[in-house]
Amino acid sequence: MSNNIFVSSEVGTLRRLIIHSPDSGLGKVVPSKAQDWLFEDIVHLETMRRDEYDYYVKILLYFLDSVKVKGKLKRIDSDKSRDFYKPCNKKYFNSEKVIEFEKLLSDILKISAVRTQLIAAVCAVEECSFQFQNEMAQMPIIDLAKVLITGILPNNKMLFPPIPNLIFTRDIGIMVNEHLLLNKPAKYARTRESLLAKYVFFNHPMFKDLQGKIIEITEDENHFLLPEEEQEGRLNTLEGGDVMMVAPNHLLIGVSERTSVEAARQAIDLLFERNVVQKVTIVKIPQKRDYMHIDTVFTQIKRNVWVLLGSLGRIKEEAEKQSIWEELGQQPSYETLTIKQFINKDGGVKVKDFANLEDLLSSITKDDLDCYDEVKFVYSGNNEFPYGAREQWTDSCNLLVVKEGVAIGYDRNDKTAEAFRDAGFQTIRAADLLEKFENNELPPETLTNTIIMLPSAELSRARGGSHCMSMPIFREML
Ligand SMILES: NC(=[NH2+])NCCC[C@H](N)C(=O)O
Repeated sequence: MSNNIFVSSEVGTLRRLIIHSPDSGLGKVVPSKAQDWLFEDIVHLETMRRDEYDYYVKILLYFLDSVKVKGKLKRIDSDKSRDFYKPCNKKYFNSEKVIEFEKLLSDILKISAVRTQLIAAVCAVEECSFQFQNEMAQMPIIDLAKVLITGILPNNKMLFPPIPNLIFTRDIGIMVNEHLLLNKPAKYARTRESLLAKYVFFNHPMFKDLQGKIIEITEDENHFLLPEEEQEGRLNTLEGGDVMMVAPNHLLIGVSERTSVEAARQAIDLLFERNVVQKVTIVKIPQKRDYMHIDTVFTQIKRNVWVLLGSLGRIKEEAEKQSIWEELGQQPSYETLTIKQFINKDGGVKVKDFANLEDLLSSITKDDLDCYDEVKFVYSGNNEFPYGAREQWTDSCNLLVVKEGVAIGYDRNDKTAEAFRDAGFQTIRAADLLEKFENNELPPETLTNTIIMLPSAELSRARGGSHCMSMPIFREML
């Protein structure tokens, strides 16, 4: 295990992660561009920051780096300028555990050769004039980092579009044990994010031990010879939300709206070649905006507890009921998944099929995590029509585990919260939990079986939950 950069599960105690707080580019989304920029709506930036995301940061700091916040929340909250949350500010929390992407970017921009290369690369992608490229080279580092992220100059001129989805740091790459699998985004709106991320991971001293262990997805050489109309839609793309490190030996890869079969294949070959994991399971979900990545339809909460969308799961009884209607020519309202597991063993690769998601998740619990407690499934919207679909759309299945059984979710998914309570979890609002922490009523280490409810009216409009808003780089081994 190198330099505290290692992830071998979804539920081991979280020790370090990369986040990105909503930047001013998010406040520049206009209705006509919202869909192109992968939002369904425009957001109110101040509310999103102050009343929602800042709570996420406080909770993360309490669990991962409590000295930064413990006993200080009254003072932090009373500062209207939010200096504590601004990476360039003297009062910035500057944690080595809850790490801001903008901070990492400004660190590497201090290296002059990297700065020159990165400015040129961004200007090429964004088709900037040579004059702007030269102007950017003269900017103070802090301003430059902001411009590269927001696309907006200090005088408010927009040089290129913002990258509002950078708050979803999950999608830039995934730690697979000691390796990092970088993404290759399917959507143009996310191209600059992965370019910036690549520079950060290859150049920041924090990741020096990762060198030689970064895996990149590339196009197959035959691709370049295809006529343009055939090239489109056949790109090798892979986004972090489709990759889940569920056990030291086992990686899940979703094939989805964003991740292609070809990219998944390439990832399997590279991972097996380097012996990074011994099992990769491909979970093919319907190519739909609602589902975009596998982590929008299921995540893990404990070794033996999973939250998922029922209409993609087994729902046997439901299926049986519906078969009567199908016989009468009706379309079923559940969708099928294809699940194929590739096992690299004894010099060959064996393939195994799973009939449904629950069977796969149960097998992970038992066969990979050696847990023989009853496997529990918490269904989005408590599987009540039509709340399953409604709450999945607002990220009921997309939770971030801070320690086994303790996860951060959105407060608006009431029926899913009910399902969690039925499964033996307590649910608590982020603000109430922070108050208990501050009053020493409850040390974070003692918390078990709890879903922390983050305010989410604005955040959920960006179409991602706390799982998407996190890139874990260090979790304790289970
Ligand atoms: N891992 C995830 N599910 N990320 C969600 C990303 C949401 C973002 N608006 C997009 O469409 O790209």
